[in-house]
Amino acid sequence: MSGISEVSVENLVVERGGKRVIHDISFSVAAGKVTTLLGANGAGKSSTVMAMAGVLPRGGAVRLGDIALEGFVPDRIRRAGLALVPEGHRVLGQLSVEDNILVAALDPSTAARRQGLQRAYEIFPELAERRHQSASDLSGGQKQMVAMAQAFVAKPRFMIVDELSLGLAPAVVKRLAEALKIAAAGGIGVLLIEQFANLALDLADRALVLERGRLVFDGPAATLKARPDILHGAYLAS
Ligand SMILES: Nc1ncnc2c1ncn2[C@@H]1O[C@H](COP(=O)(O)OP(=O)(O)OP(=O)(O)O)[C@@H](O)[C@H]1O
Repeated sequence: MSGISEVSVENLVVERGGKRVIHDISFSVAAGKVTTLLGANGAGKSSTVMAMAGVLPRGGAVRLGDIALEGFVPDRIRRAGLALVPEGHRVLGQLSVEDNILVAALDPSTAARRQGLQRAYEIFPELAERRHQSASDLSGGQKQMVAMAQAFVAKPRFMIVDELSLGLAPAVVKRLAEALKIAAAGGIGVLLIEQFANLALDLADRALVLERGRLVFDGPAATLKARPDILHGAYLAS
C-alpha cells in the first residue's frame, strides 16, 4: 500500500468542559496491524481518537508517517489517510446504501467511485444486495457495515473504529471483526475501541490501556491477555 508505517501520537492532551481528560499520552499505531485501545467507561478512549481525527481540539502532536497533522480539519485528516468510524453507526437515513457509501468517496471520478464501491461490496456482500435500499431500513449491524464501508471507500492508510460491537448481535460482530482483519492484512493500520476486551485482544496484535486519561499499558495483545490483573485494575479504577 503506502510507505507510511505508523501513526504516532506524542504527548497528547485533551480538555473537555474545562477539565483535562487526556494527560500527556504517547503511542503509535502500526500499518498492517490491529491495535486495540481499552479502558473503562470515561477513561478517555473516544476523546483520544476524536482528537486524533481532528474532531476535538488537542495539545501534542499526531503524525501520519512524516506528515504532522497540525491544525488540520477532520476532512483534511481523512484525505491524508486517517479515517474515523465514529461511535454509534450513524448513516444518512434518507439516502440509499450505495449513496451513503459514495458520499464518503474522496475521488469523484467515475472509475474511482466504481472501484470504491466494488471494494466495499467485496468486504460486505450483504450491502451489495441492499444497495438501493434506504439506509434507514437497515439493521444496526448493517448500518455499522455502511459506516465502515464509508471509511474503506476513502482508501485509508489508517482506520479508527470507535466501538465496533456496541449493541450488535454476536454473529454480525464476527463479520465486522473479519472485515478489520482483511483491512489489516491489506496493509491498513487499525485502531480499535471495543467494549468486549476478549474479542478485541483476540483480534489485535497490540493493546493500549487507558486509565483516567493516562496510558497504563502499551504492549503485545498476547501479553495483556496473559495479565488480566492489568485490565481488571484499569476497569476497576473508573
Ligand atoms: N461532551 C463532553 N463534555 C465534557 N466532558 C466530556 C464530554 N464527553 C466526555 N466527557 C468526559 O471526558 C472523559 C473521557 O470520556 P470519553 O468519552 O473519552 O471516555 P471513553 O473511554 O470513550 O468512555 P465511553 O466508553 O463511556 O465512551 C470523561 O470524564 C467524560 O465524562
